[in-house]
Amino acid sequence: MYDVVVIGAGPVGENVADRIVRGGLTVAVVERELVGGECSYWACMPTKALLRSSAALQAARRLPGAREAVTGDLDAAAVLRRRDAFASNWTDDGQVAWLESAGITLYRGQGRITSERVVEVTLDGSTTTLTARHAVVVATGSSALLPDITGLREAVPWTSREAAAAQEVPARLAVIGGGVVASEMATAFTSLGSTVTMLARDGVLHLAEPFAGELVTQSLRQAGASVRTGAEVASVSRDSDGVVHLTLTDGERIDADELLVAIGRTPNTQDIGLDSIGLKPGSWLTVDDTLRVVDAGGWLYAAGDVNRRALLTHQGKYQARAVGDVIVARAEGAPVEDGRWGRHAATADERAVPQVVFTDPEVASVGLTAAAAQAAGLRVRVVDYDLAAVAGSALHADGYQGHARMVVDEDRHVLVGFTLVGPDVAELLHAATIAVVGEVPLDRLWHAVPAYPTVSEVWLRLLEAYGR
Ligand SMILES: Cc1cc2nc3c(=O)[nH]c(=O)nc-3n(C[C@H](O)[C@H](O)[C@H](O)COP(=O)(O)OP(=O)(O)OC[C@H]3O[C@@H](n4cnc5c(N)ncnc54)[C@H](O)[C@@H]3O)c2cc1C
Ligand SMILES: NC(=O)c1ccc[n+]([C@@H]2O[C@H](COP(=O)([O-])OP(=O)(O)OC[C@H]3O[C@@H](n4cnc5c(N)ncnc54)[C@H](O)[C@@H]3O)[C@@H](O)[C@H]2O)c1
Repeated sequence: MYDVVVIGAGPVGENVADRIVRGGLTVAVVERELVGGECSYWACMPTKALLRSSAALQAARRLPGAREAVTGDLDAAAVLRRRDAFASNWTDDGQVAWLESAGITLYRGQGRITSERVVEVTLDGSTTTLTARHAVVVATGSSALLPDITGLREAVPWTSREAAAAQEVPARLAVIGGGVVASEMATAFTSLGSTVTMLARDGVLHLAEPFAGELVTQSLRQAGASVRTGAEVASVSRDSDGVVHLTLTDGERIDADELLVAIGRTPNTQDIGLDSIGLKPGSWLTVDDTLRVVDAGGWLYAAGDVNRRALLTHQGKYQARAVGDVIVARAEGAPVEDGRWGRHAATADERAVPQVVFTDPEVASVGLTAAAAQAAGLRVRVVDYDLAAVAGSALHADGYQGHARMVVDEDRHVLVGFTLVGPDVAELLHAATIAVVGEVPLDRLWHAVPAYPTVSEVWLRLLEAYGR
Protein backbone atom coordinates (compact mmCIF):
# COMPACT_ATOMS: atom_id res chain seq x y z
CA MET A 1 0.00 0.00 0.00
CA TYR A 2 1.33 3.44 -1.02
CA ASP A 3 -0.19 6.85 -0.40
CA VAL A 4 -0.04 7.62 -4.11
CA VAL A 5 0.51 5.59 -7.29
CA VAL A 6 1.70 7.38 -10.43
CA ILE A 7 1.36 5.68 -13.81
CA GLY A 8 4.09 6.87 -16.18
CA ALA A 9 7.60 8.04 -15.27
CA GLY A 10 8.09 10.69 -17.93
CA PRO A 11 9.15 14.18 -16.84
CA VAL A 12 5.69 14.76 -15.41
CA GLY A 13 5.28 11.49 -13.49
CA GLU A 14 8.78 11.89 -12.01
CA ASN A 15 7.98 15.40 -10.80
CA VAL A 16 4.61 14.43 -9.34
CA ALA A 17 6.33 11.67 -7.36
CA ASP A 18 9.03 14.06 -6.17
CA ARG A 19 6.45 16.53 -4.81
CA ILE A 20 4.57 13.70 -3.09
CA VAL A 21 7.71 12.52 -1.28
CA ARG A 22 8.69 16.09 -0.38
CA GLY A 23 5.21 16.42 1.13
CA GLY A 24 5.91 13.45 3.41
CA LEU A 25 3.80 10.78 1.65
CA THR A 26 4.88 7.49 0.06
CA VAL A 27 4.73 6.97 -3.69
CA ALA A 28 5.16 4.25 -6.31
CA VAL A 29 5.79 5.02 -9.97
CA VAL A 30 4.96 2.58 -12.76
CA GLU A 31 6.93 2.73 -16.01
CA ARG A 32 6.63 0.38 -18.99
CA GLU A 33 9.55 1.72 -21.00
CA LEU A 34 12.34 4.13 -19.96
CA VAL A 35 12.25 6.30 -16.86
CA GLY A 36 12.42 9.85 -18.25
CA GLY A 37 9.73 9.35 -20.89
CA GLU A 38 9.39 10.71 -24.39
CA CYS A 39 11.12 14.01 -23.59
CA SER A 40 14.43 12.51 -22.51
CA TYR A 41 14.92 9.91 -25.24
CA TRP A 42 12.75 10.71 -28.29
CA ALA A 43 11.57 14.31 -28.02
CA CYS A 44 12.93 17.48 -26.36
CA MET A 45 16.52 16.47 -25.61
CA PRO A 46 17.56 14.51 -28.73
CA THR A 47 15.78 16.89 -31.12
CA LYS A 48 17.36 19.97 -29.58
CA ALA A 49 20.73 18.21 -29.75
CA LEU A 50 20.11 17.58 -33.47
CA LEU A 51 19.45 21.31 -33.98
CA ARG A 52 22.05 22.96 -31.77
CA SER A 53 25.28 22.39 -33.73
CA SER A 54 23.80 23.76 -36.92
CA ALA A 55 22.47 26.80 -35.04
CA ALA A 56 25.98 27.49 -33.70
CA LEU A 57 27.44 27.09 -37.19
CA GLN A 58 24.88 29.46 -38.70
CA ALA A 59 25.62 32.00 -35.96
CA ALA A 60 29.32 31.92 -36.81
CA ARG A 61 28.60 32.22 -40.53
CA ARG A 62 26.59 35.40 -39.91
CA LEU A 63 29.65 37.21 -38.55
CA PRO A 64 32.62 38.41 -40.58
CA GLY A 65 35.77 37.30 -38.81
CA ALA A 66 34.10 34.26 -37.35
CA ARG A 67 32.84 33.20 -40.79
CA GLU A 68 36.39 32.98 -42.11
CA ALA A 69 37.33 30.62 -39.28
CA VAL A 70 34.62 28.15 -40.32
CA THR A 71 36.21 26.11 -43.03
CA GLY A 72 34.09 22.97 -43.30
CA ASP A 73 30.52 21.74 -43.37
CA LEU A 74 28.45 20.40 -40.50
CA ASP A 75 29.79 17.01 -39.37
CA ALA A 76 26.53 15.01 -39.36
CA ALA A 77 28.09 11.94 -37.73
CA ALA A 78 29.42 14.05 -34.85
CA VAL A 79 26.01 15.68 -34.42
CA LEU A 80 24.34 12.25 -34.22
CA ARG A 81 26.92 11.09 -31.66
CA ARG A 82 26.31 14.16 -29.49
CA ARG A 83 22.56 13.51 -29.82
CA ASP A 84 23.12 9.90 -28.65
CA ALA A 85 24.81 11.23 -25.51
CA PHE A 86 21.91 13.63 -24.83
CA ALA A 87 19.51 10.68 -25.12
CA SER A 88 21.72 8.85 -22.57
CA ASN A 89 22.19 6.21 -25.30
CA TRP A 90 18.58 5.21 -24.58
CA THR A 91 19.36 3.83 -21.14
CA ASP A 92 17.70 5.11 -17.99
CA ASP A 93 20.25 4.17 -15.30
CA GLY A 94 20.83 7.80 -14.38
CA GLN A 95 17.14 8.58 -13.95
CA VAL A 96 16.50 5.35 -12.02
CA ALA A 97 19.32 6.29 -9.64
CA TRP A 98 17.69 9.71 -9.18
CA LEU A 99 14.31 8.07 -8.35
CA GLU A 100 16.00 5.89 -5.74
CA SER A 101 17.83 8.85 -4.21
CA ALA A 102 14.54 10.75 -4.02
CA GLY A 103 12.82 7.92 -2.13
CA ILE A 104 10.48 6.98 -4.98
CA THR A 105 9.69 3.28 -5.57
CA LEU A 106 9.77 2.16 -9.22
CA TYR A 107 7.68 -0.68 -10.66
CA ARG A 108 8.52 -1.66 -14.21
CA GLY A 109 5.66 -2.78 -16.43
CA GLN A 110 2.35 -1.74 -17.93
CA GLY A 111 0.12 0.00 -15.37
CA ARG A 112 -3.65 -0.54 -15.54
CA ILE A 113 -6.35 0.77 -13.23
CA THR A 114 -8.63 -2.10 -12.21
CA SER A 115 -10.91 -0.34 -9.72
CA GLU A 116 -10.96 2.69 -7.41
CA ARG A 117 -7.34 3.42 -6.28
CA VAL A 118 -6.07 0.02 -7.48
CA VAL A 119 -3.42 -0.33 -10.20
CA GLU A 120 -2.15 -3.61 -11.62
CA VAL A 121 1.37 -3.73 -13.03
CA THR A 122 2.05 -6.38 -15.66
CA LEU A 123 5.56 -7.37 -16.66
CA ASP A 124 6.42 -10.51 -18.67
CA GLY A 125 3.16 -12.20 -17.68
CA SER A 126 3.43 -11.59 -13.95
CA THR A 127 1.20 -9.12 -12.15
CA THR A 128 1.69 -6.95 -9.06
CA THR A 129 -1.26 -5.15 -7.47
CA LEU A 130 -0.69 -1.69 -6.01
CA THR A 131 -3.26 0.07 -3.86
CA ALA A 132 -3.17 3.81 -3.28
CA ARG A 133 -4.40 5.22 0.02
CA HIS A 134 -5.14 8.68 -1.39
CA ALA A 135 -4.75 9.08 -5.15
CA VAL A 136 -3.72 7.66 -8.52
CA VAL A 137 -2.08 10.01 -11.00
CA VAL A 138 -2.12 9.24 -14.72
CA ALA A 139 0.98 10.72 -16.40
CA THR A 140 1.15 8.39 -19.37
CA GLY A 141 1.85 11.06 -21.98
CA SER A 142 1.07 10.87 -25.67
CA SER A 143 2.17 9.14 -28.87
CA ALA A 144 2.41 10.22 -32.48
CA LEU A 145 -0.86 10.25 -34.38
CA LEU A 146 -1.01 8.64 -37.81
CA PRO A 147 -3.57 9.95 -40.32
CA ASP A 148 -5.81 7.66 -42.34
CA ILE A 149 -3.87 7.81 -45.61
CA THR A 150 -4.03 4.83 -47.99
CA GLY A 151 -0.91 2.68 -47.64
CA LEU A 152 0.67 4.83 -44.93
CA ARG A 153 0.90 2.23 -42.14
CA GLU A 154 2.18 -0.46 -44.53
CA ALA A 155 4.93 1.95 -45.65
CA VAL A 156 6.16 2.06 -42.02
CA PRO A 157 6.88 5.79 -41.87
CA TRP A 158 9.01 7.55 -39.29
CA THR A 159 7.22 9.25 -36.44
CA SER A 160 8.98 11.81 -34.25
CA ARG A 161 10.59 8.87 -32.39
CA GLU A 162 12.47 7.49 -35.38
CA ALA A 163 13.43 10.99 -36.53
CA ALA A 164 14.79 11.92 -33.09
CA ALA A 165 16.74 8.66 -32.83
CA ALA A 166 17.84 8.38 -36.49
CA GLN A 167 21.23 6.72 -36.95
CA GLU A 168 21.51 7.77 -40.59
CA VAL A 169 20.57 10.85 -42.54
CA PRO A 170 18.25 9.99 -45.45
CA ALA A 171 19.21 11.56 -48.78
CA ARG A 172 15.58 12.63 -49.38
CA LEU A 173 13.16 13.14 -46.50
CA ALA A 174 9.46 13.88 -47.00
CA VAL A 175 7.59 15.34 -44.03
CA ILE A 176 3.82 15.32 -43.60
CA GLY A 177 2.77 18.13 -41.26
CA GLY A 178 3.51 21.79 -40.71
CA GLY A 179 3.50 22.05 -36.92
CA VAL A 180 6.27 22.19 -34.37
CA VAL A 181 7.74 18.72 -34.91
CA ALA A 182 7.60 19.01 -38.71
CA SER A 183 9.24 22.46 -38.68
CA GLU A 184 12.00 21.51 -36.25
CA MET A 185 12.79 18.22 -37.99
CA ALA A 186 12.71 19.81 -41.46
CA THR A 187 15.25 22.33 -40.11
CA ALA A 188 17.41 19.64 -38.49
CA PHE A 189 17.52 17.23 -41.42
CA THR A 190 18.09 20.01 -43.96
CA SER A 191 21.12 21.07 -41.91
CA LEU A 192 22.31 17.45 -41.69
CA GLY A 193 22.26 17.11 -45.47
CA SER A 194 18.84 15.70 -46.41
CA THR A 195 16.83 17.15 -49.26
CA VAL A 196 13.61 17.85 -47.40
CA THR A 197 10.11 18.19 -48.85
CA MET A 198 7.65 19.47 -46.27
CA LEU A 199 3.98 18.87 -47.03
CA ALA A 200 2.25 21.40 -44.80
CA ARG A 201 -1.43 21.01 -45.55
CA ASP A 202 -2.54 23.77 -43.18
CA GLY A 203 0.55 25.97 -43.48
CA VAL A 204 3.74 26.22 -41.43
CA LEU A 205 3.26 26.85 -37.67
CA HIS A 206 -0.24 28.01 -38.48
CA LEU A 207 -1.27 28.39 -34.84
CA ALA A 208 1.52 30.92 -34.19
CA GLU A 209 1.50 34.58 -35.29
CA PRO A 210 1.50 34.57 -39.13
CA PHE A 211 4.97 36.14 -39.43
CA ALA A 212 6.49 33.14 -37.60
CA GLY A 213 5.48 30.67 -40.30
CA GLU A 214 6.47 33.13 -43.02
CA LEU A 215 10.00 33.67 -41.67
CA VAL A 216 10.57 29.95 -40.96
CA THR A 217 9.28 28.99 -44.43
CA GLN A 218 11.51 31.57 -46.09
CA SER A 219 14.55 30.34 -44.19
CA LEU A 220 13.84 26.64 -44.87
CA ARG A 221 13.54 27.41 -48.58
CA GLN A 222 16.79 29.39 -48.53
CA ALA A 223 18.45 26.38 -46.91
CA GLY A 224 17.25 24.18 -49.79
CA ALA A 225 14.05 22.60 -48.45
CA SER A 226 10.88 22.49 -50.50
CA VAL A 227 7.95 23.73 -48.41
CA ARG A 228 4.58 22.95 -49.94
CA THR A 229 1.71 24.60 -48.12
CA GLY A 230 -1.76 23.31 -48.97
CA ALA A 231 -0.33 19.98 -50.16
CA GLU A 232 -2.33 16.95 -49.05
CA VAL A 233 -1.16 13.35 -49.38
CA ALA A 234 -3.67 10.90 -50.89
CA SER A 235 -1.64 7.68 -50.78
CA VAL A 236 1.76 6.29 -49.84
CA SER A 237 3.69 3.16 -50.80
CA ARG A 238 7.20 1.87 -50.19
CA ASP A 239 8.89 -0.23 -52.86
CA SER A 240 11.25 -3.16 -52.36
CA ASP A 241 14.27 -0.81 -52.53
CA GLY A 242 12.88 1.13 -49.58
CA VAL A 243 11.93 4.19 -51.61
CA VAL A 244 8.71 5.86 -50.47
CA HIS A 245 6.30 7.09 -53.13
CA LEU A 246 3.74 9.73 -52.17
CA THR A 247 0.82 10.73 -54.32
CA LEU A 248 -0.78 14.09 -53.57
CA THR A 249 -4.51 14.75 -53.94
CA ASP A 250 -3.75 16.80 -57.09
CA GLY A 251 -2.07 13.74 -58.63
CA GLU A 252 1.54 14.90 -58.23
CA ARG A 253 4.05 12.21 -57.17
CA ILE A 254 6.96 12.71 -54.80
CA ASP A 255 9.67 10.14 -54.08
CA ALA A 256 11.71 10.06 -50.88
CA ASP A 257 14.08 7.76 -49.02
CA GLU A 258 12.23 8.29 -45.77
CA LEU A 259 8.90 9.73 -44.70
CA LEU A 260 8.25 11.49 -41.39
CA VAL A 261 4.66 11.89 -40.21
CA ALA A 262 4.21 14.73 -37.70
CA ILE A 263 0.56 15.69 -37.51
CA GLY A 264 -0.06 15.80 -33.76
CA ARG A 265 -0.47 13.43 -30.82
CA THR A 266 -2.85 10.86 -29.38
CA PRO A 267 -3.13 10.18 -25.60
CA ASN A 268 -1.62 7.03 -24.07
CA THR A 269 -4.89 5.96 -22.48
CA GLN A 270 -5.90 3.03 -24.70
CA ASP A 271 -4.71 0.34 -22.32
CA ILE A 272 -4.71 1.85 -18.81
CA GLY A 273 -8.01 0.41 -17.62
CA LEU A 274 -10.19 3.50 -18.07
CA ASP A 275 -13.17 1.28 -18.90
CA SER A 276 -12.96 -0.25 -15.39
CA ILE A 277 -13.93 3.14 -13.91
CA GLY A 278 -16.47 4.23 -16.51
CA LEU A 279 -14.16 6.36 -18.70
CA LYS A 280 -13.50 5.88 -22.41
CA PRO A 281 -10.22 4.15 -23.36
CA GLY A 282 -8.15 6.20 -25.80
CA SER A 283 -9.62 9.53 -24.72
CA TRP A 284 -7.80 12.62 -23.42
CA LEU A 285 -8.45 13.00 -19.69
CA THR A 286 -10.39 16.14 -18.83
CA VAL A 287 -9.28 17.71 -15.55
CA ASP A 288 -10.18 20.65 -13.31
CA ASP A 289 -7.61 23.33 -12.40
CA THR A 290 -6.14 21.10 -9.67
CA LEU A 291 -5.64 18.38 -12.30
CA ARG A 292 -8.32 16.13 -10.85
CA VAL A 293 -10.08 14.06 -13.52
CA VAL A 294 -13.65 15.25 -14.00
CA ASP A 295 -16.37 12.71 -13.16
CA ALA A 296 -13.94 10.13 -11.73
CA GLY A 297 -14.78 10.14 -8.04
CA GLY A 298 -12.12 12.53 -6.72
CA TRP A 299 -9.16 10.11 -6.34
CA LEU A 300 -7.92 10.18 -9.95
CA TYR A 301 -5.63 12.90 -11.33
CA ALA A 302 -4.05 13.40 -14.76
CA ALA A 303 -1.05 15.59 -15.53
CA GLY A 304 1.10 16.31 -18.57
CA ASP A 305 0.36 15.56 -22.22
CA VAL A 306 -2.43 13.13 -21.31
CA ASN A 307 -4.79 15.94 -20.21
CA ARG A 308 -4.21 17.93 -23.41
CA ARG A 309 -3.93 21.29 -21.61
CA ALA A 310 -0.45 22.11 -22.97
CA LEU A 311 1.72 19.44 -24.61
CA LEU A 312 5.03 20.76 -23.32
CA THR A 313 7.48 19.39 -20.78
CA HIS A 314 7.81 22.58 -18.75
CA GLN A 315 4.05 23.04 -18.55
CA GLY A 316 3.55 19.38 -17.58
CA LYS A 317 6.13 19.77 -14.82
CA TYR A 318 4.31 22.90 -13.64
CA GLN A 319 1.14 20.80 -13.43
CA ALA A 320 3.14 18.11 -11.59
CA ARG A 321 4.10 20.57 -8.85
CA ALA A 322 0.46 21.64 -8.45
CA VAL A 323 -0.94 18.11 -8.46
CA GLY A 324 1.69 16.71 -6.10
CA ASP A 325 1.11 19.52 -3.62
CA VAL A 326 -2.69 19.37 -3.81
CA ILE A 327 -2.74 15.62 -3.18
CA VAL A 328 -0.62 16.18 -0.07
CA ALA A 329 -2.86 19.05 1.05
CA ARG A 330 -6.04 17.03 0.60
CA ALA A 331 -4.50 14.03 2.37
CA GLU A 332 -3.63 16.22 5.35
CA GLY A 333 -6.93 18.07 5.32
CA ALA A 334 -4.97 21.30 4.77
CA PRO A 335 -6.56 24.21 2.86
CA VAL A 336 -6.62 23.85 -0.91
CA GLU A 337 -5.58 26.99 -2.78
CA ASP A 338 -7.37 26.37 -6.06
CA GLY A 339 -8.32 29.95 -6.91
CA ARG A 340 -6.78 31.75 -9.90
CA TRP A 341 -2.96 31.75 -9.45
CA GLY A 342 -3.34 29.71 -6.25
CA ARG A 343 -0.59 27.27 -5.25
CA HIS A 344 -2.69 24.26 -6.26
CA ALA A 345 -4.13 25.56 -9.53
CA ALA A 346 -2.42 25.27 -12.92
CA THR A 347 -3.71 28.71 -13.91
CA ALA A 348 -0.89 29.47 -16.36
CA ASP A 349 -2.16 26.68 -18.64
CA GLU A 350 -5.06 28.92 -19.60
CA ARG A 351 -3.34 31.95 -21.10
CA ALA A 352 0.33 32.11 -20.21
CA VAL A 353 2.00 29.10 -21.82
CA PRO A 354 5.53 29.80 -23.11
CA GLN A 355 6.97 27.87 -26.04
CA VAL A 356 10.14 27.99 -28.09
CA VAL A 357 10.28 26.39 -31.52
CA PHE A 358 13.95 25.73 -32.22
CA THR A 359 13.86 26.42 -35.94
CA ASP A 360 16.16 28.91 -37.68
CA PRO A 361 14.97 31.57 -36.91
CA GLU A 362 13.67 30.57 -33.49
CA VAL A 363 10.06 31.28 -32.60
CA ALA A 364 9.49 32.23 -28.96
CA SER A 365 5.99 32.98 -27.77
CA VAL A 366 3.89 33.23 -24.66
CA GLY A 367 0.18 33.73 -24.11
CA LEU A 368 -2.30 34.50 -26.84
CA THR A 369 -1.73 35.34 -30.47
CA ALA A 370 -3.62 38.37 -31.75
CA ALA A 371 -6.12 36.06 -33.47
CA ALA A 372 -6.64 33.92 -30.35
CA ALA A 373 -7.08 37.00 -28.15
CA GLN A 374 -9.69 38.40 -30.51
CA ALA A 375 -11.44 35.02 -30.67
CA ALA A 376 -11.51 35.02 -26.85
CA GLY A 377 -13.47 38.27 -26.98
CA LEU A 378 -10.68 40.54 -25.70
CA ARG A 379 -10.40 44.13 -26.93
CA VAL A 380 -6.80 44.07 -28.05
CA ARG A 381 -4.24 46.31 -29.67
CA VAL A 382 -1.43 44.66 -31.62
CA VAL A 383 1.98 46.34 -31.74
CA ASP A 384 4.65 45.11 -34.16
CA TYR A 385 8.35 45.91 -34.45
CA ASP A 386 11.04 44.86 -36.89
CA LEU A 387 13.59 43.09 -34.70
CA ALA A 388 16.36 43.86 -37.21
CA ALA A 389 15.94 47.58 -36.45
CA VAL A 390 17.18 47.14 -32.86
CA ALA A 391 20.87 48.03 -32.38
CA GLY A 392 21.52 44.86 -30.39
CA SER A 393 20.18 42.67 -33.22
CA ALA A 394 22.37 44.34 -35.83
CA LEU A 395 25.38 43.71 -33.60
CA HIS A 396 24.29 40.13 -32.87
CA ALA A 397 24.43 39.04 -36.53
CA ASP A 398 24.87 40.59 -39.94
CA GLY A 399 21.68 40.36 -41.97
CA TYR A 400 19.64 39.70 -38.79
CA GLN A 401 16.02 39.09 -39.71
CA GLY A 402 13.26 38.93 -37.15
CA HIS A 403 10.03 40.32 -35.89
CA ALA A 404 8.35 41.03 -32.56
CA ARG A 405 4.71 41.47 -31.61
CA MET A 406 2.99 42.33 -28.40
CA VAL A 407 -0.72 41.87 -27.88
CA VAL A 408 -2.19 44.31 -25.35
CA ASP A 409 -5.49 43.89 -23.55
CA GLU A 410 -6.81 47.43 -23.98
CA ASP A 411 -9.27 47.15 -21.10
CA ARG A 412 -6.62 46.21 -18.53
CA HIS A 413 -3.50 47.72 -20.17
CA VAL A 414 -1.51 44.53 -19.73
CA LEU A 415 0.21 42.15 -22.13
CA VAL A 416 -1.73 38.99 -23.01
CA GLY A 417 0.59 37.76 -25.73
CA PHE A 418 4.16 38.21 -26.97
CA THR A 419 5.97 36.62 -29.91
CA LEU A 420 9.57 36.99 -30.99
CA VAL A 421 10.99 35.47 -34.16
CA GLY A 422 14.72 35.70 -34.87
CA PRO A 423 18.09 34.06 -34.34
CA ASP A 424 18.74 33.25 -30.67
CA VAL A 425 15.53 34.76 -29.28
CA ALA A 426 14.77 31.70 -27.10
CA GLU A 427 16.50 33.09 -24.03
CA LEU A 428 14.61 36.40 -24.35
CA LEU A 429 11.24 34.79 -23.77
CA HIS A 430 11.15 34.60 -20.01
CA ALA A 431 10.88 38.38 -19.59
CA ALA A 432 7.66 38.25 -21.60
CA THR A 433 6.38 35.29 -19.58
CA ILE A 434 6.89 37.28 -16.37
CA ALA A 435 5.10 40.31 -17.85
CA VAL A 436 2.12 38.17 -18.91
CA VAL A 437 1.86 36.09 -15.71
CA GLY A 438 2.51 39.12 -13.49
CA GLU A 439 -0.07 41.14 -15.45
CA VAL A 440 2.40 44.01 -15.23
CA PRO A 441 0.68 47.26 -16.24
CA LEU A 442 2.22 48.84 -19.35
CA ASP A 443 2.85 52.06 -17.39
CA ARG A 444 5.13 50.10 -15.07
CA LEU A 445 6.85 48.26 -17.93
CA TRP A 446 8.27 51.64 -19.03
CA HIS A 447 10.39 51.47 -15.88
CA ALA A 448 11.85 48.06 -16.83
CA VAL A 449 14.75 49.43 -18.85
CA PRO A 450 16.48 47.00 -21.24
CA ALA A 451 20.27 47.21 -21.28
CA TYR A 452 21.96 48.80 -24.30
CA PRO A 453 22.84 47.38 -26.80
CA THR A 454 20.86 44.14 -26.34
CA VAL A 455 18.12 42.60 -28.47
CA SER A 456 15.87 43.14 -25.44
CA GLU A 457 15.67 46.80 -26.41
CA VAL A 458 12.80 45.65 -28.59
CA TRP A 459 10.72 46.03 -25.40
CA LEU A 460 11.41 49.77 -25.37
CA ARG A 461 10.69 50.07 -29.10
CA LEU A 462 7.37 48.26 -28.72
CA LEU A 463 6.36 50.51 -25.82
CA GLU A 464 7.34 53.60 -27.82
CA ALA A 465 5.28 52.33 -30.75
CA TYR A 466 2.34 51.76 -28.39
CA GLY A 467 2.69 55.27 -26.94
CA ARG A 468 2.48 56.58 -23.41
C1 LIG B 1 9.70 15.47 -31.31
C2 LIG B 1 9.22 16.19 -30.07
C3 LIG B 1 9.96 17.24 -29.57
C4 LIG B 1 9.53 17.91 -28.43
N1 LIG B 1 10.27 18.96 -27.98
C5 LIG B 1 9.85 19.63 -26.88
C6 LIG B 1 10.61 20.74 -26.39
O1 LIG B 1 11.63 21.13 -26.94
N2 LIG B 1 10.17 21.36 -25.28
C7 LIG B 1 9.03 20.96 -24.63
O2 LIG B 1 8.68 21.58 -23.62
N3 LIG B 1 8.29 19.92 -25.08
C8 LIG B 1 8.68 19.26 -26.19
N4 LIG B 1 7.95 18.19 -26.64
C9 LIG B 1 6.78 17.74 -25.86
C10 LIG B 1 7.25 16.87 -24.69
O3 LIG B 1 8.00 15.78 -25.17
C11 LIG B 1 6.03 16.35 -23.92
O4 LIG B 1 5.19 17.44 -23.58
C12 LIG B 1 6.47 15.63 -22.65
O5 LIG B 1 7.28 14.53 -22.94
C13 LIG B 1 5.24 15.19 -21.86
O6 LIG B 1 5.64 14.56 -20.68
P1 LIG B 1 4.72 13.45 -20.00
O7 LIG B 1 5.47 13.01 -18.77
O8 LIG B 1 3.34 13.96 -19.88
O9 LIG B 1 4.66 12.25 -21.03
P2 LIG B 1 5.82 11.31 -21.67
O10 LIG B 1 7.11 12.02 -21.77
O11 LIG B 1 5.20 10.76 -22.91
O12 LIG B 1 5.99 10.18 -20.58
C14 LIG B 1 4.97 9.27 -20.31
C15 LIG B 1 5.59 8.00 -19.76
O13 LIG B 1 4.55 7.12 -19.37
C16 LIG B 1 4.89 5.80 -19.75
N5 LIG B 1 3.65 5.06 -19.88
C17 LIG B 1 2.63 5.28 -20.73
N6 LIG B 1 1.62 4.41 -20.48
C18 LIG B 1 2.02 3.62 -19.46
C19 LIG B 1 1.42 2.56 -18.75
N7 LIG B 1 0.19 2.16 -19.03
N8 LIG B 1 2.12 1.98 -17.76
C20 LIG B 1 3.36 2.39 -17.45
N9 LIG B 1 3.98 3.41 -18.08
C21 LIG B 1 3.31 4.02 -19.06
C22 LIG B 1 5.64 5.98 -21.06
O14 LIG B 1 6.45 4.87 -21.33
C23 LIG B 1 6.43 7.26 -20.78
O15 LIG B 1 7.68 6.95 -20.22
C24 LIG B 1 8.34 17.51 -27.78
C25 LIG B 1 7.58 16.45 -28.29
C26 LIG B 1 8.01 15.79 -29.43
C27 LIG B 1 7.19 14.65 -29.96
N1 LIG C 1 9.95 23.02 -29.17
C1 LIG C 1 8.81 22.59 -28.65
O1 LIG C 1 8.26 23.17 -27.73
C2 LIG C 1 8.17 21.35 -29.21
C3 LIG C 1 8.80 20.62 -30.21
C4 LIG C 1 8.15 19.54 -30.75
C5 LIG C 1 6.90 19.17 -30.29
N2 LIG C 1 6.33 19.87 -29.30
C6 LIG C 1 4.96 19.53 -28.85
O2 LIG C 1 4.58 18.28 -29.37
C7 LIG C 1 3.26 18.35 -29.85
C8 LIG C 1 3.14 17.60 -31.14
O3 LIG C 1 3.76 18.30 -32.21
P1 LIG C 1 3.26 18.09 -33.70
O4 LIG C 1 4.09 18.94 -34.60
O5 LIG C 1 3.13 16.65 -33.98
O6 LIG C 1 1.78 18.63 -33.65
P2 LIG C 1 1.19 20.09 -33.93
O7 LIG C 1 -0.18 20.06 -33.38
O8 LIG C 1 2.13 21.16 -33.52
O9 LIG C 1 1.12 20.19 -35.51
C9 LIG C 1 0.42 19.27 -36.28
C10 LIG C 1 0.39 19.77 -37.72
O10 LIG C 1 -0.12 18.76 -38.56
C11 LIG C 1 -1.13 19.29 -39.40
N3 LIG C 1 -2.08 18.21 -39.66
C12 LIG C 1 -2.99 17.70 -38.81
N4 LIG C 1 -3.64 16.67 -39.40
C13 LIG C 1 -3.10 16.52 -40.62
C14 LIG C 1 -3.33 15.62 -41.69
N5 LIG C 1 -4.24 14.66 -41.61
N6 LIG C 1 -2.58 15.75 -42.81
C15 LIG C 1 -1.64 16.72 -42.89
N7 LIG C 1 -1.37 17.60 -41.90
C16 LIG C 1 -2.10 17.50 -40.79
C17 LIG C 1 -1.70 20.44 -38.60
O11 LIG C 1 -2.28 21.39 -39.43
C18 LIG C 1 -0.47 20.99 -37.90
O12 LIG C 1 0.23 21.88 -38.73
C19 LIG C 1 2.90 19.80 -29.99
O13 LIG C 1 1.70 20.04 -29.29
C20 LIG C 1 4.03 20.56 -29.42
O14 LIG C 1 3.63 21.44 -28.39
C21 LIG C 1 6.93 20.96 -28.76
